[in-house]
Amino acid sequence: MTYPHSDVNSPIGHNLNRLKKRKKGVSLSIKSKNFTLIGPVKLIQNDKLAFILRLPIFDSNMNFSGFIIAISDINSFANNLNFKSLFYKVEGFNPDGEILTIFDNRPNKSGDIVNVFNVGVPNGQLVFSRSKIDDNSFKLNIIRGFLYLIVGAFLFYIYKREHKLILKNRLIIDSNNMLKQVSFTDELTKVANRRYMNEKIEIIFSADIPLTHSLAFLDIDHFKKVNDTYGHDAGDEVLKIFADICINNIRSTDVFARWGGEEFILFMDDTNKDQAEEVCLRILTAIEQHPFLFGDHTIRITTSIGLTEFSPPNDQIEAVLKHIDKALYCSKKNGRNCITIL
Ligand SMILES: Nc1nc2c(ncn2[C@@H]2O[C@H](COP(=O)(O)OP(=O)(O)OP(=O)(O)O)[C@@H](O)[C@H]2O)c(=O)[nH]1
Repeated sequence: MTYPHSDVNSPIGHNLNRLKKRKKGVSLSIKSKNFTLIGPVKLIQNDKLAFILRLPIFDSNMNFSGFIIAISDINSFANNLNFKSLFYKVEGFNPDGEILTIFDNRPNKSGDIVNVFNVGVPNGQLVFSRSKIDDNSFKLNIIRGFLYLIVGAFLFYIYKREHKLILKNRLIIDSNNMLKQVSFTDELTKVANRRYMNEKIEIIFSADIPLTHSLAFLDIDHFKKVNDTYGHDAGDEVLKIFADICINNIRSTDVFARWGGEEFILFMDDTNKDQAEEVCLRILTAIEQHPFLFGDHTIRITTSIGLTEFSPPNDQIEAVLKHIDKALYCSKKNGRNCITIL
């Protein structure tokens, strides 16, 4: 994306991490979480000299997610420094390890430098040097102040522009995260939904890591009776508490999702069927013992569970889902409130 938008601007899309020459500046920026002023450098786009300001951006977990990049117009910047009676050179030292000339109007380019002073910029430095000897120090101090002012104004301008872009970018990232969160969350129980579980299962089955995982299919027993006896709102409340109890009995690496209606699926990462049975038994007992309160009523429920273990890539998704469905059916057939392992 380029900003401001224009027909002649387009991103060149190179990967900064892959450019060896840029690696130092890139990692400095990410490490310091501060912007880095690079330059002057020749632009890949048009061979013109420019200052490049890179601002690292991070997501809400502070993971690096890319750079916002501002590019200056050095020609107009340099022309603003053009004092007719003074001959001087401005060089930039940047974290990529390069020193390049920004501006040089000295008639004798190889002549002796008589004054040098530095201006620090984020993660870098600018060097100003003068070669004419007959200027008085008062004039030099004015120039020095003027140059500081220009660099300051330049940085301020870029900072303001970057700040606007950061806010815009944060807004986009936040709303993307929110949309993602919403599209993967079950509205009633606030646990993951079927879409999320399907994606998770697909990722697990496509991973080429020889681990054994377990998948459990949980179904609340006689749930229709809850709705019929206490009403749909009571049923909703039971579903919410049921999901909370399950979440509280699993590890953070496991995934618990509402599959639909009163059916839930539990994925247990790196867990064989014996370990998974313990988890399921814990859930089964917690549900059985929990008094589900709704108004003046205490509702007692139980759950049936079908369980299986699998090891991608040997096992196929469809077969595993069929297995837990069959196992759940056996639990229902065997009187409910029990676990069947297939
Ligand atoms: N309150 C509420 N009920 C739901 C929701 N989704 C599905 N149901 C109800 O869940 C009930 C499921 O009933 P059944 O499939 O017959 O299963 P069951 O009564 O639990 O019987 P078994 O599974 O055989 O033990 C139906 O009455 C659905 O209307 C929901 O979001 N909220």
